[in-house]
Amino acid sequence: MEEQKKCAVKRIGVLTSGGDAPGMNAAVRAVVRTALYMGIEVVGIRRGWHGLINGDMYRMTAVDVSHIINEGGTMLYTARSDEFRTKDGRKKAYDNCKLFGLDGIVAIGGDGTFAGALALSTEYPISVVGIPGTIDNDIGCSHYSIGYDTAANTAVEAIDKIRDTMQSHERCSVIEVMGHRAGNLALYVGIATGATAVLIPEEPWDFEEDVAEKIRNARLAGRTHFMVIVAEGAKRKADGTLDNEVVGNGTAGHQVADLIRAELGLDPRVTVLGHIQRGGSPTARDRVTATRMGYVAVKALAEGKTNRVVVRYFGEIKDVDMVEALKQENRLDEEEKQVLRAMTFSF
Ligand SMILES: Nc1ncnc2c1ncn2[C@@H]1O[C@H](COP(=O)(O)OP(=O)(O)O)[C@@H](O)[C@H]1O
Ligand SMILES: O=P(O)(O)OC[C@H]1O[C@](O)(COP(=O)(O)O)[C@@H](O)[C@@H]1O
Ligand SMILES: [Mg+2]
Repeated sequence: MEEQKKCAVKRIGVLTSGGDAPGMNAAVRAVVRTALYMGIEVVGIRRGWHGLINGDMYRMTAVDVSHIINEGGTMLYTARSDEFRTKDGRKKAYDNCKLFGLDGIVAIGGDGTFAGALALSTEYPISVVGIPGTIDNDIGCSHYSIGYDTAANTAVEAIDKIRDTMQSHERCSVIEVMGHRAGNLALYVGIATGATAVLIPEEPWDFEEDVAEKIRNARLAGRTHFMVIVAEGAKRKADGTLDNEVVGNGTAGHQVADLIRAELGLDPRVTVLGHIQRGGSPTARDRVTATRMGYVAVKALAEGKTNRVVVRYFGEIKDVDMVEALKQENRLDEEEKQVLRAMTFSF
């Protein structure tokens, strides 16, 4: 078979890095199975770049990846490595690439993971391919990143439950979803749950315009429960300037709730969905996307390519240049923004 022809690439490594995302396991599985299918050996690198620096690696077989397509998290563990940001750290990592005989690495993670891969391949002769895996869906070069669909569905399921009790008690609810720098998840989940208002990091919010007015109008239209979705990195606009104070660890939602209490006299309940959004069995969409991306990543390495990122471009899964890919900033879906504006407008 054409794809199984002998190629110069004999052994590749695979790692997961940055925040974990449901579907990472499916991607690891696809990398391993595709490589073995093509006659390439696979080395699993534990704990992302940290594991490459420390030689925390082992040869993987098809058995290692059986029964993981349905599992959340990552069987390879994940980590954030400050040492890899240094030249010394990357030198140690490359020494291990040589020791373990790696011709290439598939790095599954976010933009930081890709920046690390590019730094390594720029300094040393090692091929790298990235696969987008983050629940934030904030990889500018790709229309989709693994884990987003599962995280969104987890959030929607939880928010629907919160709505039941809010509706019964005629209460206001503030729900904080993940996204320290990206509002993609909040926007999407806001549309799916019929939120009263949605606050995102990209657009600093004004209490009167973005929250109070929407709740007030909803009340005037007869509604007695309100659902405000806040991305964890959403910041308040202060006197026309930005409030630069970093809002994280659950404080964004509480900040909004405090204002609702003080200004509107309601008694809001805050729910921080937190890491629950990162866990759970991946949806069919995440499993299939991860599998297709893993396949394309190994194929790219087998064809002798380097510095590539596997992306979803509309319906297509393909590999693109990593340098160009990293230049592309995350964008929010303009149409989703317009739709949300229409849906949260009160008549
Ligand atoms: N500019 C960089 N140079 C080298 N390594 C980097 C760089 N940026 C990120 N990394 C490595 O990638 C890891 C994951 O990046 P991070 O931004 O935390 O997550 P994500 O990949 O999900 O965006 C970091 O802990 C670091 O080891
Ligand atoms: O795992 P931690 O350190 O709690 O990180 C939380 C952050 O990780 C994410 O889930 C994913 O972010 P990254 O892609 O940058 O890793 C964010 O939504 C969230 O703000
Ligand atoms: Mg990131």
